[in-house]
Amino acid sequence: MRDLDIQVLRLDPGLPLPAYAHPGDAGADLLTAVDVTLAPGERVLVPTGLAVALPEGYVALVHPRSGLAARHGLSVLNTPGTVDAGYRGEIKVLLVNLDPREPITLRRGDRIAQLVVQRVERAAFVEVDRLPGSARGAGGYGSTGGFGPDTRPSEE
Ligand SMILES: O=c1ccn([C@H]2C[C@H](O)[C@@H](COP(=O)(O)OP(=O)(O)OP(=O)(O)O)O2)c(=O)[nH]1
Repeated sequence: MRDLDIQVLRLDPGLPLPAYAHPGDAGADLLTAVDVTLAPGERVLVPTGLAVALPEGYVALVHPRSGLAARHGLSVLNTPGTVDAGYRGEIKVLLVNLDPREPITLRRGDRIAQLVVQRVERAAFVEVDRLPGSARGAGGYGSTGGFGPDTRPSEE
């Protein structure tokens, strides 16, 4: 499979291009361009030093890294962040420290998030008077139960 070419402008030439850690990885690592400390509960918009020109019909999604989330409580507040194909500004990551007690210190060059590039459809929103039926219908928000059979709502 041939990789999709994406033009990248390094606003901070001291940092490397985004890269996949392993073959088959969906997300390329994003690095922080600055040193930053997040107090418990604090959010910070962190620059990555990168701007991209995505081809039309693609989006780049900013996802948290699971290891940082599990070990430190570090996440992306607006996960996944949406980088539109027409956006030419710096990619930034809205980090949040969800640990209730410990601050998190990041150094310039640390991997903070991952960028997943995907195709997207552009929708034409067509108004109708009635929607076609489906097996699910209007059921949602837990209509099929909770964690298992024991947690099903009693009214079912
Ligand atoms: O995690 C993110 C999310 C967004 N962006 C940039 C790229 C995106 O194309 C732009 C706008 O994002 P979004 O549409 O989510 O923001 P908005 O709050 O709706 O702002 P706008 O009114 O500018 O669309 O901000 C980032 O750099 N990182």
